[in-house]
Amino acid sequence: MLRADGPTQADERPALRAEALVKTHHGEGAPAHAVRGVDLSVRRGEFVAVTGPSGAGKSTLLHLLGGLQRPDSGGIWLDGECADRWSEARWSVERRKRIGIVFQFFNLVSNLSVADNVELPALLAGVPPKRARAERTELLAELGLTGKERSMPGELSGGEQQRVALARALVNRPPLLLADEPAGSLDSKGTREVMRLLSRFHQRGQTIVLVTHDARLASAADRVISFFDGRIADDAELDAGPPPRRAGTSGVLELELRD
Ligand SMILES: Nc1ncnc2c1ncn2[C@@H]1O[C@H](COP(=O)(O)OP(=O)(O)OP(=O)(O)O)[C@@H](O)[C@H]1O
Repeated sequence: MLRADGPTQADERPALRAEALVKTHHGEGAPAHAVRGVDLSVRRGEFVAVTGPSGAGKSTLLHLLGGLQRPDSGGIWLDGECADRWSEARWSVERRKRIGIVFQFFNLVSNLSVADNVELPALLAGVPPKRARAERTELLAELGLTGKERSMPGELSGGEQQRVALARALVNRPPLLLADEPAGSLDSKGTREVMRLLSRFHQRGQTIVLVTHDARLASAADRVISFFDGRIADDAELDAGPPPRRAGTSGVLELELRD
């Protein structure tokens, strides 16, 4: 694995860039102009919160950035690589390897145990089972879910399911995490745990784009984007914390899970 000792061109490329993104949903009613021309650049290791009223288009933006929906126009670059022509299959591979996604609705596999739900993306990505198990154990412990490994998703509370979904999104240590309301159904203790986990991953160099209504979660970010009516209404850097640790240049962050 490559490891950069000083700034390189690769490091300077934004982890994520979007240019003139447009997406209109055509449902039953009038077309919904969810994203109306968004330019966005997210640096490696940056933690960006996207806030805004319900219906502003935040989730749609996140879906576009993760390749779950296609823009009507505009472009997306990941680590400087243009994703416009990527097939669905290619996006799936990238989501397995370098983009962790956690949704508002947990999307856990209902007939798999908690352990299997978390390990599955690692195994699909070719991680040896022993390592997948170790990652899973550690993440579940960090999220306060030790002892729930054998439970099925339906036996967990909403908050617990949400944390399992977060563990699953993080198990491959993706350099980029896209999170849509990851603490949406958590109480304040659960929200604090998620916040701590996101902050810890951020400090280790992970790039995070977080959609949230929760001001506490947003306050953990380096930068807060206010989204309104399909556009970026405001884009503000928050007070900078300590710089994130260096990341490798191979597209895989060299994170150490233990502090
Ligand atoms: N699949 C879809 N089909 C039709 N309209 C959609 C679809 N998805 C979203 N929309 C509409 O697009 C607009 C933006 O929705 P989006 O979910 O992106 O907003 P949001 O800011 O994430 O809202 P919330 O905070 O409530 O989750 C809304 O008017 C919504 O009704």
